[in-house]
Amino acid sequence: MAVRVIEVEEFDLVVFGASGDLAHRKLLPALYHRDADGQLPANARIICSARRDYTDDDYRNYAKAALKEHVKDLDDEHLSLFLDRLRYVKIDVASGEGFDDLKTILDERTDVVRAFYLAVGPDLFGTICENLGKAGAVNDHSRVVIEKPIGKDGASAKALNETVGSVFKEEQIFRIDHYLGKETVQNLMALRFANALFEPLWNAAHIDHVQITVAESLGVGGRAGYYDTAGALRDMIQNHLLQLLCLVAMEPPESMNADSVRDEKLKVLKALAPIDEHNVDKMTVRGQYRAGASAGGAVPGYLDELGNDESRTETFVALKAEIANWRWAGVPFYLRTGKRLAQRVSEIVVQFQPIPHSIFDAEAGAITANRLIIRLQPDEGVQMQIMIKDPGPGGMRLRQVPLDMSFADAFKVRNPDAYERLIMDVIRGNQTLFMRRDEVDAAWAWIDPIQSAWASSKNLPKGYTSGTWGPSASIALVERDGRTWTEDDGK
Ligand SMILES: NC(=O)C1=CN([C@@H]2O[C@H](COP(=O)(O)OP(=O)(O)OC[C@H]3O[C@@H](n4cnc5c(N)ncnc54)[C@H](OP(=O)(O)O)[C@@H]3O)[C@@H](O)[C@H]2O)C=CC1
Ligand SMILES: O=C1O[C@H](COP(=O)(O)O)[C@@H](O)[C@H](O)[C@H]1O
Repeated sequence: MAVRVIEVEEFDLVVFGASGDLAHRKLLPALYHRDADGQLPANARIICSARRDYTDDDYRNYAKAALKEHVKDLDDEHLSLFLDRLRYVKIDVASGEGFDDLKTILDERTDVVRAFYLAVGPDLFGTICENLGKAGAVNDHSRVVIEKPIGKDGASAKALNETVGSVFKEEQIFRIDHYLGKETVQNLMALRFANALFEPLWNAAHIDHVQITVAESLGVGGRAGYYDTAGALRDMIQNHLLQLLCLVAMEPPESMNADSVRDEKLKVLKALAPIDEHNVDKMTVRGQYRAGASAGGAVPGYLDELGNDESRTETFVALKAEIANWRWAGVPFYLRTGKRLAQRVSEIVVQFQPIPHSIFDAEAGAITANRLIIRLQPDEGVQMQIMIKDPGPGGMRLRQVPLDMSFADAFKVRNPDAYERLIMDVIRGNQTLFMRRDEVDAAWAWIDPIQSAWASSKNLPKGYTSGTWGPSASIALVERDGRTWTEDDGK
């Protein structure tokens, strides 16, 4: 099946932090793929910057190595066309040195989209914006992309948003949450709003509970320094998992227009029932991985990797969120994320209510309630679990089977990485899949009391062995409600 490509207008994309991990693993490969698929206009330029003393050619060699490592089907002809688009400018954003050189390059053309991607540590976001403003590099065609984390709490997010907002207008600011660019996440909206089937059932009368799991098998690796200041609640729940929760729980927006979608997500965030020092122990579980084993052999614990025995930073969180509105009253949303878990898997499970009455006798066997599983990664797809009769003349015996739709089988095309879609949306000026400032504020308003309740609690994160599903208290969190995490119920 051919991939549909929507051409974007001419642009200059400036990548700050172009020698970092994100640029290496995600941004350069995403831009290469968009170019190879014919989406980039002939004169699109990608201006890369960092502190190191590179020439254009040095950076092209660096980018070539990154692409060789991270792109499977690299094509030599496309590669050399792509590398020709790259320029390099040395900038120390902290001292401000180099912004004039950048401005000189940008001023070669002033009528094209001018996007600044801030792939640097969050402490530099404000400084870069201020320096861009001072250098006169921001014009009406400009956009800025801010990576997460946006602050470490509500107050710091507000301060950052104010600094960025003093240089860029809200419609020029793209707060990226790469989960929103994942194909299956966008498919969640298609599933809900392009099918008549689900909407009548999408409420507390028919749904028992929802589980959202983002499990990683890797540890913190080279990002331990950043991670220890964040932890799983700030790193994953505040943004990715809450955004997924919003997409599951929001009312149908009036259209796919950015503000219509974001207005509905905001209402969900505001309706989240508070978790604070009064209920934090009942509603949340935090853990920290200990030494264990993975497929590759023995792995160290978090504290060993960090080189600090004192850290209380959580590498795992499970929590029970409640949405206080008519649609979702009494329907728990169990959220769970962690590092060094048993498996890398991200999925949303919508567990429907059991049937109200069975007409079958005991011989037919147990009737399992329907379940919709939206698998984000790996093996993207959607599965509906339903009951059918076992084939054959053996009487009425019931069995649960999956109605399965695997994207890899259904569409024989490469599944684009989230960053491909999101970077192109920035150039197109489409903010639908980006967070608005009030969403970020509302998410922090819910997260901050959890964080401070943990900080003042005597309880430490519970240790869990690497390669497991987290502390046993996470199992207890759902079992107390008579439920189980999907991988534990053998269905
Ligand atoms: N890596 C990931 O998977 C993800 C990262 N993010 C976010 O993306 C951002 C970048 O992360 P990541 O790539 O991992 O970080 P890295 O530490 O790997 O890279 C940081 C980059 O910033 C540059 N840099 C540092 N200080 C300066 C300075 N004073 N002036 C100019 N450039 C500077 C470094 O270049 P040099 O030292 O050569 O100057 C390097 O290119 C962060 O905000 C992170 O939270 C978000 C989601 C996932
Ligand atoms: O934003 C982040 O996401 C990654 C997980 O992203 P995925 O697309 O690989 O699922 C996580 O590892 C990282 O800690 C976090 O900052």
